[in-house]
Amino acid sequence: MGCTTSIEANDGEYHEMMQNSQVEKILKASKQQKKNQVKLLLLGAGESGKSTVLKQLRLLHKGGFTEQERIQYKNITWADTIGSMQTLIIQARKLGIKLDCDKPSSYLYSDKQKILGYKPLEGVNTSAAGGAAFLKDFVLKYSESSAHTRKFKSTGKANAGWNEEMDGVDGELFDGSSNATSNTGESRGTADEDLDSDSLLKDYLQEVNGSVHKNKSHKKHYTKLEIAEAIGKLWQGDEGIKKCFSKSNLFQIEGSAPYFFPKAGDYASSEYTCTDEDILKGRIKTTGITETNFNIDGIKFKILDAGGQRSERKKWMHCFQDITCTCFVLAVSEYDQVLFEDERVNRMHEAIMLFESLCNSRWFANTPFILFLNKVDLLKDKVRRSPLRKYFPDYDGKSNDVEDVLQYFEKLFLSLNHTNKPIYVHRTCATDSKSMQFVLTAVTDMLINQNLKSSGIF
Ligand SMILES: Nc1nc2c(ncn2[C@@H]2O[C@H](COP(=O)(O)OP(=O)(O)OP(=O)(O)O)[C@@H](O)[C@H]2O)c(=O)[nH]1
Ligand SMILES: [Mg+2]
Repeated sequence: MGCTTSIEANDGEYHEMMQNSQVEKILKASKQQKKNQVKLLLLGAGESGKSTVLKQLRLLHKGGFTEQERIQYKNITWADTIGSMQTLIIQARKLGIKLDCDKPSSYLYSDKQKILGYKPLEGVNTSAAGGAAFLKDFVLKYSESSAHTRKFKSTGKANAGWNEEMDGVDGELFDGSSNATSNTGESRGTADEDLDSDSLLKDYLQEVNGSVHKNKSHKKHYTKLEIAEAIGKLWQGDEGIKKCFSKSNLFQIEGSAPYFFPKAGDYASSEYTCTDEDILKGRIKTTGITETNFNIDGIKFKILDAGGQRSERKKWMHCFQDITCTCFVLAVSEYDQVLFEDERVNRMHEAIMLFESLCNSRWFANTPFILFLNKVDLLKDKVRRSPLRKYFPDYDGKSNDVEDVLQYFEKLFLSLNHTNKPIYVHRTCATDSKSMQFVLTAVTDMLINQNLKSSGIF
């Protein structure tokens, strides 16, 4: 008995020793692995361009997009093209902008009728577009009830949307499988979780039908190509539509709509395959956090792309551990726009709150930051028609000078850093592959050097 006990005790110790040495080995291996790994976190408010930056990295280092993605974007962009043109027609009425196509004598009148009478979802392969997630996003974007709810629920206050005390949410946000792009997060949190997609969808279709003139002609069924042609004509021929777009800071619309409209015929054609540019300009809101793995110059890069809308930010803390570098993407052109999820809050005010809270958070006390002043192309256009001083009264640069405006925002954001960590600033147009190639190569080179230094190789 004693003997048995003694043998058992020795056995136990032996197993414990073996286990300890195995644990040590695993820890050592994981430490080594971490040394050879760069973990880059993309953060920023909704629509700032984080996923577009990731798309550029995929084009550079992962061979681009799959056939399935090209089909998905074609379906989504077709729906967005129609949704955006219907939005412009409806918003023009609200803003009192005269449209040529509203005059029954106009050659564009019947085109407008066709567009308003068309149900965007009819011509979409919804499962290829993303199924339930696509439908939910679509009604959130285009139904009036959703817009009312978002306005009604407005806090009127800029908000970082996450905080140090937050415990995060339950469940896994992404499966960590290597070399996979995964996105299993569910959107939850603010106004959108209170909206029932089915009833919104019904409301939305009623709204669209309700806007149609009581003329029986709208009952006629039009082909996708006929609708595409009507969209092209309205965009090209109706000055009121363009004028309405120039005031699109007052409502929500896809920023890439001017790119989509002349290409509507492509998205309508069964033969067309989406180009890389179509995908870069297209938009699918990120829910949860996606993880994409790259191998760049022998170093493993793990890029985490987080959904930036308020409801998504509650999940951010799940991935704040062991970050090599945080890249904050700021849509610098959006200083005169309000948030999608809270229509009384200025997008730039929100980004300022967000950046300040992240930059000075204990999570990132020693984590270098990269700041992308993104959407510079749109800013160039914006400063000419929308004076920055109206939104930022302390701006004392020249009223339509892009360089002055960029310097102002750069200085403002750098002043929010109350730590000693460096912040590297780049001016970007995330949809432009050529310029992004330079920026992203500079960023990955810097991160590789930093990784080598911290692992003691240099
Ligand atoms: N013109 C222009 N459009 C841009 C630029 N960067 C991004 N976009 C467009 O802006 C839209 C939103 O970009 P996303 O990359 O989806 O934004 P995001 O930050 O990932 O948004 P969330 O997933 O909601 O957090 C897309 O239609 C992009 O094509 C830019 O520099 N210039
Ligand atoms: Mg995204």
